[in-house]
Amino acid sequence: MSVAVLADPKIETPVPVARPNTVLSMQGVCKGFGSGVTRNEVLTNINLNVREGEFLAVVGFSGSGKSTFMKLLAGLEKPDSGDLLMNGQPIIGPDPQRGLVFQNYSLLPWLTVRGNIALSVNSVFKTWGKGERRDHVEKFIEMVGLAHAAHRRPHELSGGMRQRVSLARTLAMKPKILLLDEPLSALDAMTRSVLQDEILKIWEEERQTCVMITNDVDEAILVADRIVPLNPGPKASMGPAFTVELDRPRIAAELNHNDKFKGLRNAVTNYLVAVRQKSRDDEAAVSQSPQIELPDLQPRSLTLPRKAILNSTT
Ligand SMILES: Nc1ncnc2c1ncn2[C@@H]1O[C@H](COP(=O)(O)OP(=O)(O)OP(=O)(O)O)[C@@H](O)[C@H]1O
Repeated sequence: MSVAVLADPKIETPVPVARPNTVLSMQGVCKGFGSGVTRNEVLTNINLNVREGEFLAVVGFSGSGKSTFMKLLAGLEKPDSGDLLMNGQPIIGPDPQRGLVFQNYSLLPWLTVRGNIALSVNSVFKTWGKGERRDHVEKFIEMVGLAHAAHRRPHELSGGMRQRVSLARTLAMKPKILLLDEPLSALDAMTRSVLQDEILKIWEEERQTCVMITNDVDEAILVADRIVPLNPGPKASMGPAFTVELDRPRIAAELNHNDKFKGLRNAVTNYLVAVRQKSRDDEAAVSQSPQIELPDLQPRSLTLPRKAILNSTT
């Protein structure tokens, strides 16, 4: 596939040195699973600084290690080597300051929309009065447009509604950093576009630092200040960062006619297509090179009776 680059988007190489306003920092981070011959090196030498208030999108192909990357940031996985810091302090486990929204909503099935959100609010804001907590829960139910469904349980909701509850539940905990792991990937195009607008609106109001994983380049350009590709694994590494120089607020329908948008989309897509091709070529080269020498054996006919095979001398 060849795609013309219409504009010349600014490309910057990842800077391994943390800047003063860096809130999240990964320096030389490596992560793999298993041991011995079954060892799978997933991420290699990941260097990334996320600035305060920045919306960063990480794009990559399926299986490249995006969720592993996000679990490291969330503190759900530990790096094998390298430094993983939040405000200069090592990330050693999950923390309500880093709120994670998964692609599968993980709501408690026996609680209503209100109950699911209240559970998180009550666990984080223990010192608040009952009324204050209740108002806070209602504010976030309203924010994601679910006031009419606040009494329903997850099985009575559509996929898009469940995803909203999941988003509201995380936002209501007021995390300093919002980690979104493909939060919209399971949704249809219409619902996805509505929720993209909602995430953007909330982010523009709150200006939390936000890291979002997505496999959709258009979505990344719509929401992000910077886009960082995750090169295909195994041993996935970070590609060069693409700065999104588009004014906000951004309207998805208008962006399609914007030359800067089209140029950036082509540049990111071209990059991803090129690294995937290289990865496939590398894989093919490895599989073509003879690694195992097979013994020189003659096959025996299985049509012979069993006894004949056993007595055969050839
Ligand atoms: N806990 C684990 N134990 C062993 N292997 C794992 C574990 N978690 C992830 N992996 C492996 O790491 C690789 C990357 O997985 P990961 O889920 O991070 O990719 P991804 O880019 O998020 O994929 P997708 O887009 O399909 O969700 C895969 O080969 C997966 O099998």
